[in-house]
Amino acid sequence: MKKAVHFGAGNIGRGFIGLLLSQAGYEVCFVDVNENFVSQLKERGEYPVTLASEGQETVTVTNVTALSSVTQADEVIAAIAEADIVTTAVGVSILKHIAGSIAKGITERLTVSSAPLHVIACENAIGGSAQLKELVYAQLDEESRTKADASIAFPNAAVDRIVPLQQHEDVLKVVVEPFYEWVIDSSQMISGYTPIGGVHYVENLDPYIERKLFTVNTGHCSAAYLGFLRGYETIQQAMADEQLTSLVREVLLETGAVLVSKHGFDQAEHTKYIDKNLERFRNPSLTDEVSRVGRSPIRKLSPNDRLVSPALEAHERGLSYAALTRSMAGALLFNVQDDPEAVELQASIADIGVEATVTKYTGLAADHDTHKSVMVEYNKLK
Ligand SMILES: NC(=O)C1=CN([C@@H]2O[C@H](COP(=O)(O)OP(=O)(O)OC[C@H]3O[C@@H](n4cnc5c(N)ncnc54)[C@H](O)[C@@H]3O)[C@@H](O)[C@H]2O)C=CC1
Ligand SMILES: O=P(O)(O)OC[C@H]1O[C@](O)(CO)[C@@H](O)[C@@H]1O
Repeated sequence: MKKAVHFGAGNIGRGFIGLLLSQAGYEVCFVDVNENFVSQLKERGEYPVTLASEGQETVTVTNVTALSSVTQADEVIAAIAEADIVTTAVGVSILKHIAGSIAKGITERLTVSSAPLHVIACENAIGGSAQLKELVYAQLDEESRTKADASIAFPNAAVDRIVPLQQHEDVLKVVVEPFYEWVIDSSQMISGYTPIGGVHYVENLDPYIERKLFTVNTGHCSAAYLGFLRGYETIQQAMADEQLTSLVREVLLETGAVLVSKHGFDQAEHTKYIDKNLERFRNPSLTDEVSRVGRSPIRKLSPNDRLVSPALEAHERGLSYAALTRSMAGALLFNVQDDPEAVELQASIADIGVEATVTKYTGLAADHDTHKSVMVEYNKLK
């Protein structure tokens, strides 16, 4: 049986990537720091995934096992050495913590095999696999790098499935929305690969990852930040608020204008894509916490993420970005006590003020029009 090693047995790991890999015939070896997930996955060898729709159908993901990132480092290295694919869903900021074991696994693999290996970061980030490759290569010696160039590929990917925080008796159970989209850059794959069922392989990933990140993620975090300010706990409550929904739509019309101008998407098609995603956010069969969707506001305010990047693209194209800066202002007011990045952001505002904090985390200079717009929106929301 083909072997997959997947880092991150969390919501996306179990609810999406692990499910598709298992259904494609792989034995899936999860690697996680969460000992509860690891022991249960190893012991049971399977877990349930329930689709959040009327039918509430449940599938059982089989042929799974797990290793602990913490106590089984050597076994993880050995698993990578004999893997047919390595995937991750740990959070883009966590990639630096797993790069070492992937580098060691690749080094060991290259001494015994020249079989091709795809390493695919399934994270909400532009160029996630390229970022992982850089982190891994930095830990390979010259000889291994040369060998890796011939048989190890790091194709970028876009992953989309809303998987909220889970609270079930069974810690392995995951409730997910029916929709999913996993797009992989086929131009970065090693020829002769066996496609994974359910995955879209596209020659140029950029339009897809930007359309997804600047529509699904931008809209979602906007709903979370505006919802937080109105005291809503869940996205479902926020999206039931007509006025809030129209503000979220305004943001997606701005990113839509950028995507149509930059990638040539058909306007009518894109409007349908926007409406479909607003429906996905509403999904009454899910309970999606505002705190999850808005989590890590520093990451979400960073220059290449879902708010600043499209706003700068809009600015360059002479397109509107006021609603995007309103969402950035919302992130600056996302004062969630158990979110370390939210705490750091509030501390920065208290320490160096809002203007300097905006520049510090978004990279927008105080004299840049977008920075000024953030301040206007911040003072309005405050
Ligand atoms: N939840 C969602 O709706 C979606 C999430 N994503 C992306 O998927 C990635 C994972 O997100 P979620 O599954 O929601 O998060 P999660 O928190 O449910 O899962 C992350 C998992 O990584 C594990 N982990 C942390 N450090 C680790 C390490 N050093 N080694 C091994 N495992 C480690 C955690 O224990 C956790 O089980 C993120 O990049 C996220 O942006 C993408 C699309 C949808
Ligand atoms: O995982 P992140 O980037 O913190 O944000 C969660 C995002 O993942 C999503 O499923 C969209 O990919 C939504 O849940 C949300 O926009």
